Amino acid sequence: MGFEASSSSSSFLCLESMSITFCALFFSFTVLFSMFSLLIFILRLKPWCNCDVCRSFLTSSWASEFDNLCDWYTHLLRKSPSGTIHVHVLGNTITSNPENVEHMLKTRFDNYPKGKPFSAILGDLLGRGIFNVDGDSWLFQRKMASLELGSMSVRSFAFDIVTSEIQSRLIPLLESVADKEDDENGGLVLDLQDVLRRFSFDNICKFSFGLDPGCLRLNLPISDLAVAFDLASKLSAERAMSASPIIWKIKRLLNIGSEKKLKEAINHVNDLAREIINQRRIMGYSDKEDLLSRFMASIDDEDYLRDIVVSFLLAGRDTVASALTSFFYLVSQNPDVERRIREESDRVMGPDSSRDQLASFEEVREMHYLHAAVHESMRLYPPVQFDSKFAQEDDVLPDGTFVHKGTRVTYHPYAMGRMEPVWGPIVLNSSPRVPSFQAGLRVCLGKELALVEMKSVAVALVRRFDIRVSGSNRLPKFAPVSPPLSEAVSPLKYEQGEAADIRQALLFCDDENYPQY
Ligand code: HEM
Repeated sequence: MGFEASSSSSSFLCLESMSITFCALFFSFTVLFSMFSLLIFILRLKPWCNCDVCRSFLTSSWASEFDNLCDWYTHLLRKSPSGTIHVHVLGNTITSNPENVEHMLKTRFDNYPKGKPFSAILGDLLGRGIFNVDGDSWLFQRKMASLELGSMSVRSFAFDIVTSEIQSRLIPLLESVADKEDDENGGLVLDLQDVLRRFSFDNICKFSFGLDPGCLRLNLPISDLAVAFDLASKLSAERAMSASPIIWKIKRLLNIGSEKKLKEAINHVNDLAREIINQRRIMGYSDKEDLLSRFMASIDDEDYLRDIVVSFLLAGRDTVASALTSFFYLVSQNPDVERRIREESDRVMGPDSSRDQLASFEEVREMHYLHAAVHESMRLYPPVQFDSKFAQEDDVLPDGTFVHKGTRVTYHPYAMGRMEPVWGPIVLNSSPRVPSFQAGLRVCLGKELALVEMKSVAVALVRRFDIRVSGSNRLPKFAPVSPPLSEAVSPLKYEQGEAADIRQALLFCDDENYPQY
């Protein structure tokens, strides 16, 4: 016993001293990395630099005027006569000029791939999935996914999933809170953004691989997959904020800090994804309608299947949740728009339709005012606020901006949606003027599915509830969005007579609702 005790105590001491040594080492690495990052930043920041951002940084009271980067860039882009600015310290050319956007996303699409810097950042999480590749690999997945997502059977499969999630979980959850009193604070309050993230995760998982994580059942702990996926996405995104990619690459090599956590989270996502694929193989997939089963019919490679599935999770989760959160925020500030959505739904669904009834697929598509209102909220709060490409060769943009080979070029839907001369009096959702779903050859493949999902949720909740923002009345800061280019025109075309209706929906955007520049 004595021996055992002594043995265990010495091994305890040994472990402790090892962990102290490790902590000291880790601390030194962290300090070293921070100094290294700072050095790189200083070397790249040229005090004599005359680029738009450095000038504004050094001369104006930007920090007191803008509390987020998107508003600051919007301010700079609005001031630029060409609608293009340069951020030399980041090697980034940012544009809100629709001709430039069309040039990058359509006319010279081949010269503006996602590029290696982007695929390196997301490579560990997304692998060879559609989001992360260019060239033939992208084209192959694009063709395959467009065939699947464009088919009526997939659309009605997706619609059934959404309708059942609204009916069996979302509405009951909101009903359980509506009109109830809390002992201390009065009315019960829900974090709608959290609810909508759970909702969209359940939907995209059911759609992508026929699995129900049940995230919207609030009494259950959030699924392992959702937690691991969230952490992996967050840490991958943080790589983009390093002063230089060398920093996260060295951390990854040494398997320390955030890179160690990222590796663990990705391993967890991989294990769960492989388990799902194996189960699907065992259960058989030929009679199943989910995307994974459809892809399994033509792809054997397990890693490739995993990459495709994870890309769809990323595509369809936060985008939809963020767009819906902004929508309800704006509707709550605009009771007139809320009233008109209710009137339209009564008209389309019939005067006798009960409040409990959900709109059918055809009815949702007939609600033009709702369609305009959803787009309007995405114009103001695009889920994807900006998106970058990397020039493969030297080029000149239509506004005369020279682009060196290798330069990062970013188009900025958030800024574009706040410039009336850019988006014009009526917003068409498929134009380089309001690229919430991107535009051109790589326009979002889930656009139609996302719109039907969002409109179904919007009309179901607006008909049943008055949703109001509780507490501080601040604008959501980084809610998401963006729409596509000319050939991807929405099936809903606005008639002349509808312009007035749409214009009304556009009143979401009156200048009182967001900061003046
Ligand atoms: C409001 C919701 C959504 C918004 C605002 C949105 C926006 C976008 C944007 C901006 C891109 C381009 C990203 C880039 O290339 O860097 C994109 C691509 C894509 N989206 Fe969406 N998306 C939404 C919902 C969805 C949904 C629900 C799905 C799937 C069911 C989906 C599937 C895809 C796919 C597969 C791509 C890659 C297309 C390609 O690279 O060729 N999206 N989306």
